Amino acid sequence: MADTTTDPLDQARGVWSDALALLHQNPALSVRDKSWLENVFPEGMWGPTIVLCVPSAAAQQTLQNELNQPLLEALRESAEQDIFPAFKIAEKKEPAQPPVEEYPHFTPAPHVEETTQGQLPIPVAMPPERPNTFQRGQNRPLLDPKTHLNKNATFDTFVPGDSNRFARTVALAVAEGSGHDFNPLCIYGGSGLGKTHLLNAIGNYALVKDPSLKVRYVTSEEFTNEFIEALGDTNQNSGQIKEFNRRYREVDVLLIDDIQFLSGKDATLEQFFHTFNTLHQANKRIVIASDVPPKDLQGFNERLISRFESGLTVDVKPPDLETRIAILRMIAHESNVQDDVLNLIAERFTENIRELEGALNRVTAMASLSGQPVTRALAEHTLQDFFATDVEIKPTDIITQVAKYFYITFDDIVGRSRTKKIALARQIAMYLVRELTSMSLNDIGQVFGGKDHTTVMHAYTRISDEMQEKQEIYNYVTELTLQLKQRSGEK
Ligand SMILES: Nc1ncnc2c1ncn2[C@@H]1O[C@H](COP(=O)(O)OP(=O)(O)OP(=O)(O)O)[C@@H](O)[C@H]1O
Repeated sequence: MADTTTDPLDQARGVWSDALALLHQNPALSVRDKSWLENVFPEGMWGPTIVLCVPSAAAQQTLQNELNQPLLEALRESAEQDIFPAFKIAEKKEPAQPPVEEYPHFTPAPHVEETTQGQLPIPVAMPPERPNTFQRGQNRPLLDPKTHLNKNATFDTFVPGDSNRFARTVALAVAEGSGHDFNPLCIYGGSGLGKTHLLNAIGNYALVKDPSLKVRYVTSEEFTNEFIEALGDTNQNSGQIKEFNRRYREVDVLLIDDIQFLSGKDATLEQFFHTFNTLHQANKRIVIASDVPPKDLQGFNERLISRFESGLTVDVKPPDLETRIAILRMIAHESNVQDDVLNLIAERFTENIRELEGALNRVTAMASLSGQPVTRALAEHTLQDFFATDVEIKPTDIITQVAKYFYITFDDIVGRSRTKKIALARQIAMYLVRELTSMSLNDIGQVFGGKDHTTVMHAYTRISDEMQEKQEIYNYVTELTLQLKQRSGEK
């Protein structure tokens, strides 16, 4: 250790950053072990004691007990003397930090074995992907036409917590190209818990690291539709099938979302099986997201399930209160929303991060339109009616209600007319279906007469934004939501 400063914090930082790098390079530690090192940061160093802040009691126990030996060794090597850690449970003050700059982990030294196997050595220096600030809209979809990746869904905008830490860690390893043992990586969990976000983060990160990679994000529905389109009349269109195969079998990183929707689509499953095998045999990275673990996928044959299970399966769970608050804090960073408001929202919306975001959106929209500050009382008032019931609302009910509200027909909404009034009603209906049901973007597109998922996403983003600026849009959405909640409550 070259650091000669006497400032306790500087000294601790120097020792810890080297120790951390050593720990991440330690081949005896598993990825799960390394995940406990996330969000550990030094507070200071006094004599031979370094005070390390850890995010949870579980992290402290693991570091103290299971990882004590490697930790002591890494500290000794870094400081060139015996250093003893003391732990303190504390949160990091600044917004989510990217792991890339602080911890160059999962970047294996380009050792001989790997290069002799014909793999490219992985560059050690990583270009930072972190935006300067987190602000409203940072999580909004910004789709790349080539890769279909949402450029805003990165590891930097993904807040880690106990519910998703392991998934995030292995996702990062796959993105860095060091997760060779996790192929395929299957991420499963309930709606709105960050699976799509992680898939996109992997793709974005992999491309930052190596822009020459062919990365493709696709939902299983898009895969199905493209396959059916390519099939056409098989004889006449064999060129199209070739093109389809080329599109999918030549990728370096395939990210396939909502795989459960391939259930029962036998021809597409067969096609996917061959795509999977081709990529897997060529050591290309495959990441799959679904709502259930592979073994519970209905309508998938055993050979495909066993291939999925040959990699690594990880889950994402509903985030705990601290993580929910951290997510809200990140989204609301620039809007100066007080902690008591964030706490209120985080306490009320526990199962789905999309709903959490939606609630914050409603509150800030109400405040900006009424020219009031975002207070707890305002948040209470705004949220009391909207999310009071848990009744299921059908997308067709939403379309019917919106049509009635705007004095147009159901067919107008699911049709193609672009007149101003119909286009607005359609976008509001799409927004409401996205917010009040757990349907995927693709499914919503289907209900609206086979529209593309990007159209749905665009509608959702536009209405969310306009609610912040235009009183009338806010009122439409508010009134319609209340009507729908009341109607379904009466049923
Ligand atoms: N840990 C997190 N940090 C920040 N934002 C998150 C996190 N997890 C999820 N989100 C955000 O929550 C929203 C929903 O997440 P996402 O779409 O990835 O969920 P999902 O699990 O794929 O849901 P579904 O199964 O319904 O498609 C997105 O806006 C996403 O960016």
